[in-house]
Amino acid sequence: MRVGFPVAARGMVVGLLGGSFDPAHEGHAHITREAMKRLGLDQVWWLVSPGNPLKARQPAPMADRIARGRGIMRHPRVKVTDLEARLGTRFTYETLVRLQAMYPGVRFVWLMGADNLVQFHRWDRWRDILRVVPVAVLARPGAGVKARLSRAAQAFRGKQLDRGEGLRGRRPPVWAFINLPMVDASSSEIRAQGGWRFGAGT
Ligand SMILES: Nc1ncnc2c1ncn2[C@@H]1O[C@H](COP(=O)(O)OP(=O)(O)OP(=O)(O)O)[C@@H](O)[C@H]1O
Ligand SMILES: O=C(O)c1ccc[n+]([C@@H]2O[C@H](COP(=O)([O-])O)[C@@H](O)[C@H]2O)c1
Repeated sequence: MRVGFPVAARGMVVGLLGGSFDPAHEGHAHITREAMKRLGLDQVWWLVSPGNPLKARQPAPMADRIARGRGIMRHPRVKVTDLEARLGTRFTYETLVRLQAMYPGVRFVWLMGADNLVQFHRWDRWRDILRVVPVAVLARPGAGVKARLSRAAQAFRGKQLDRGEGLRGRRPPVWAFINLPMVDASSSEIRAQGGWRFGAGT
């Protein structure tokens, strides 16, 4: 395995939570723990994005976002990574294909909050993402109804499971909406309140 890449054995199921994590907060940690438990994941890798292709705003430096993520998410089976920067990928489909090639025998599940399902049809090759990995959509305050009515939810309606439990063993396309107690936290709110300081020496 290449230096800087997490280790996963054949047969494992690894959840991938991509995000700007600018900054990481309790909402991220909460959905990670819940997804691990409810989907029976062996590990979760946070993919701290070099830059969301749909966001014009430049995020805080990667090292600061990773350090904050590791402070927030302390769990032996969760790895906070800069894999996309290492792979040189920014689009999720590309990242998934690269990881699947690098980790034969490991099954990946894409995790995202319900707000991301609402605009998922704007992502590069979004239909192909659903065709290469099972997708779990985690409830988020204010996004439930819009997510259920989203273009992606409608397009893949016939591929939705009632619950998350069966997701790990199914061949894509398959997805589930995971209802769970919600944590009302967001990075933009933390930034707006001036609660995110980063940079050397801060
Ligand atoms: N409180 C939350 N509940 C459920 N999912 C969440 C929550 N916060 C973030 N997520 C999900 O985690 C992933 C990464 O989120 P991201 O890093 O963009 O944080 P954010 O709080 O949504 O940021 P911003 O407010 O800047 O948009 C996304 O899939 C997002 O939907
Ligand atoms: O591949 C795409 O076109 C694409 C478009 C928008 C967002 N994403 C990914 O979605 C994840 C969540 O992004 P964010 O900024 O909402 O935290 C992160 O992994 C992004 O790279 C991916």
